[in-house]
Amino acid sequence: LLSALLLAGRKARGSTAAWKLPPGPAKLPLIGNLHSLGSKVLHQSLWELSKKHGPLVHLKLGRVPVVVVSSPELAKEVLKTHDHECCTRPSHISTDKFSYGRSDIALMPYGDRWRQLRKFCTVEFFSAKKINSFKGVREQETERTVKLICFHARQSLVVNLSELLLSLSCNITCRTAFGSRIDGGGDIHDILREAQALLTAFFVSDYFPLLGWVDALRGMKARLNRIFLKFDGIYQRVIDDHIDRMKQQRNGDEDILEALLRMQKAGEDITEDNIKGLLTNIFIGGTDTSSATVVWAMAELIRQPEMMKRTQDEVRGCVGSKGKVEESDLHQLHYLKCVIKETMRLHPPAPLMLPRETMRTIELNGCIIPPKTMIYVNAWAIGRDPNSWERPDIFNPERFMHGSSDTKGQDFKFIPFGEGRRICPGKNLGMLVVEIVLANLLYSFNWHLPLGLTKEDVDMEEAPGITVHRKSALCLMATEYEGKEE
Ligand code: HEM
Repeated sequence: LLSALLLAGRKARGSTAAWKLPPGPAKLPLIGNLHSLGSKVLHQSLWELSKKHGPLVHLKLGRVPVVVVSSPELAKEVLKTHDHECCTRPSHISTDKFSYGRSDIALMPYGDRWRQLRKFCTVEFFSAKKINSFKGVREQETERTVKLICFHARQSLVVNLSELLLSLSCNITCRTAFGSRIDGGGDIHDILREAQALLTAFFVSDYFPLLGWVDALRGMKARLNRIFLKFDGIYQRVIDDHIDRMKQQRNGDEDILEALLRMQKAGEDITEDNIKGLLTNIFIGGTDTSSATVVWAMAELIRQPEMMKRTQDEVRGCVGSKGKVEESDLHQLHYLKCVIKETMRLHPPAPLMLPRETMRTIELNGCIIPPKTMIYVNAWAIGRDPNSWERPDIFNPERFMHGSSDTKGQDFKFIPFGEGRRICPGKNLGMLVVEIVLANLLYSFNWHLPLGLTKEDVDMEEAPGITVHRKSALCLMATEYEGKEE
């Protein structure tokens, strides 16, 4: 009776008859396709559906219409041809909360205000000059981590790379954004982890707007509020400190928060919510993505000792005995850059990018997609598409050696940073962090599996999250490279 009523309602509005929707699994009344998602992590479930229904799949998640794109050709349609119609973001309970009601650039709806804020951030934070001004932070923090690993190596202790690299990128991000590390690293990791979990958690009200009370009953709203208040407390503390410090007119490089407060004081149209939302973008966008990439690269290399050696030979050959890799050395490290691209092909840190939403009706692959349809571009599936990549499951950095694809995503078969108006503005910064950290790890140490483990034991399972980490921590043994000066 219920489904007959729903169908009659839809017919009365003429909603389905007017659209030639893409194929997809059968929809159940009310829940639509929520049952079709299976138990795998979301990008893998969506990949399975695309294998069955084709590169353009239509789903209905509760009341939300969704289209999933899984081929480079269709990604190009969405991110280039129809970019102007697909460049806003959908609203979700958790992302709206963390972005201070979509006051940031990652989740703010497309429009004049977003364009203004994005332009401002591109100039103030992501310009080559600004990125270069934080070079010292990246090099010092990397050196500090290398020293920590030396300590482990000398004591023959296992190095938990997942933990150590998350700390490293968290410290780089905090010093870049706030000028200092945040005390109590453990706490901040827990907060980041909980935020990640909530950003991908299922909120009933995202799919059934009238059932918000269910989220309250399940305790989800309280959980979201709790972690939001922790973030907010940290931001407020650092903002207050900065305001005090700025009164003292100190000299030195300006961190991102200082730049924001200076612009606000100078009369720029930047609210406190904008500032906090942007800090969240930098914190969540910048920390997890870089550390996850380095960990995946190390996991791939430990399973392929000859590739590990080739990368180390390149780095050590270029750097010689000077003791560390500096950013000025990176342009010579061609093979290392291919290792990173190949890692991002198989393990894009943001496998579904950030979802987009249609603002107008568009035609894709002969289908008509209505406005307010959520679009997932499955970068993970595109990186494994057998029509684009020979033997896609094999980790082979060589495939990037002759410039066949780059992170500019021109052919849309390699799009770890997205494309179009919403392309990741932190792309150059993120790549730099990954390169300098990986190069130093490979320069300073020889890496082995803990005694008794073989490369077949290296588990490559993914954990759920907006950024994809390994399910289990990567724990390796390090010995110091003898060719470097003390
Ligand atoms: C390895 C590093 C990184 C990867 C793989 C990555 C990936 C992505 C992807 C896939 C998107 C969505 C793009 C789209 O919708 O087309 C994105 C957006 C974004 N990223 Fe990154 N990111 C990285 C590092 C960073 C860093 C370091 C920052 C800032 C410090 C950052 C800030 C942002 C912001 C603010 C957006 C939203 C842009 C908008 O909606 O206009 N990301 N990133």
